[in-house]
Amino acid sequence: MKEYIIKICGLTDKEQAVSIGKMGATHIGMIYFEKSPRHIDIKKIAEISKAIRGLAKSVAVVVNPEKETVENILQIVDIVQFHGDESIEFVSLFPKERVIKAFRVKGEQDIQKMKPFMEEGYTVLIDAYSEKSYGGTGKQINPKLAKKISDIYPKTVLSGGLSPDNIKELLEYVKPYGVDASSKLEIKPGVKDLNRVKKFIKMAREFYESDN
Ligand SMILES: O=C(O)c1ccccc1NCC(=O)[C@H](O)[C@H](O)COP(=O)(O)O
Repeated sequence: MKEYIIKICGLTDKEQAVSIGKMGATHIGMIYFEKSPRHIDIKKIAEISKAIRGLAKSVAVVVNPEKETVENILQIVDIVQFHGDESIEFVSLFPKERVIKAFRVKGEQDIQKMKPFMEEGYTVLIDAYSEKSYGGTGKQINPKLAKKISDIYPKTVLSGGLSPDNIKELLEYVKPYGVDASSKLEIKPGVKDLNRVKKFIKMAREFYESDN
């Protein structure tokens, strides 16, 4: 069976996370970064992670964390997503299959930074660069650049401003291994519009389950 990732990120509510798991998301992300409007504490992450077990993989998103923080988080979620400037030396302290490494991409020069992670076979998520925030900005990556990265590296997850309005076209053009979306599926930070989420997941599944 074909492997792919459909990740919905920035969940703060258990009931919403369970509904999204039932809609067919493969991964559900929660933000553990105090500066984010979607930040939730460890207790809440554990509660949501437990509730979605068997439905979708739980992912905790962190930004430049301490080693102990990651060790604690990996006790309660399936995967940790490093969304800051973490080095390959730091990331490789943790099991590869339990890691997503995110990169905020400005231009082609950023591909160089991804190379060590690609050579080691990590799942790489590409997000748009913003000066103001590490993620969840709704900003899009230049599709040509996203395609170039996805063509170079088969385990690329496309992120940044994805929604039911652009997902079909971007999937057909970039053909990434996975997709990740957050703010364009929200009513307000941390609260998803479940109709939009459903539409997004359906469109992504149609792509991945067809002979694209
Ligand atoms: O979502 C956040 O608030 C956030 C804050 C700090 C680091 C990462 C964050 N989100 C990570 C994600 O995986 C988002 O889904 C990704 O940035 C795409 O967001 P969007 O452009 O809003 O779809």
